[in-house]
Amino acid sequence: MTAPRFVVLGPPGAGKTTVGKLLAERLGVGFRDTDEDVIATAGKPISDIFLDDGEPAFRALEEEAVAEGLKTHDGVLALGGGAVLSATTRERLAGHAVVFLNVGMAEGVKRTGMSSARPLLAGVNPRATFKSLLDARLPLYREVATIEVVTDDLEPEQVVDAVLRAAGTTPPTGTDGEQD
Ligand SMILES: Nc1ncnc2c1ncn2[C@@H]1O[C@H](COP(=O)(O)OP(=O)(O)OP(=O)(O)O)[C@@H](O)[C@H]1O
Ligand SMILES: O=C(O)C1=C[C@@H](O)[C@@H](O)[C@H](O)C1
Ligand SMILES: [Mg+2]
Repeated sequence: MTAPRFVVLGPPGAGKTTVGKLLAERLGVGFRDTDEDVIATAGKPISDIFLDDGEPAFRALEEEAVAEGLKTHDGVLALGGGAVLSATTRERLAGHAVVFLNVGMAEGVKRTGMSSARPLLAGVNPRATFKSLLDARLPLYREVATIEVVTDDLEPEQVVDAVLRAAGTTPPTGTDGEQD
């Protein structure tokens, strides 16, 4: 049976895409991002899906994209930040190697900026939105995660090192050796 080597999740700006790609490179496997799969299926950007069709329509597409990725992708699979809101998705994640990239409000808002590409954070007060999003989702990320890495003070390559260390895999290259 095919299963991703790692599933990567966490709030917007946690680095799922950035770190997921680096992790895949390090392991010599493919990278897939369910946000990209949803964009391809819908034929339009996520912000347009939210605007034209509403969040529930986006979540339904996302649930399908995650199910498909878990069944067919054997590399690193990054999920959208809100994928864990689906109880069905949380059940489907059981038994997988799931990496929760955590990031606090200040750093998360700094990394995501005011980008309209993230419709949930595009309102007037991204800090408050980010905080309520974190409060609601932290228990859900932790429910499914087998590994948690706090990324606030780490460069993306260091996050990869931390993931591989936590998974019991010695990082083949990266920043570890240079720092100690
Ligand atoms: N550990 C890190 N240190 C500094 N900057 C980072 C780190 N991880 C990611 N970034 C930067 O933060 C921004 C958001 O990263 P990224 O797009 O990978 O987040 P994401 O978790 O995929 O977000 P989304 O849920 O919106 O898809 C990018 O500009 C990226 O370069
Ligand atoms: O945190 C969220 O709910 C989201 C995160 C992004 O990855 C996208 O999936 C979308 O913008 C929604
Ligand atoms: Mg992303």
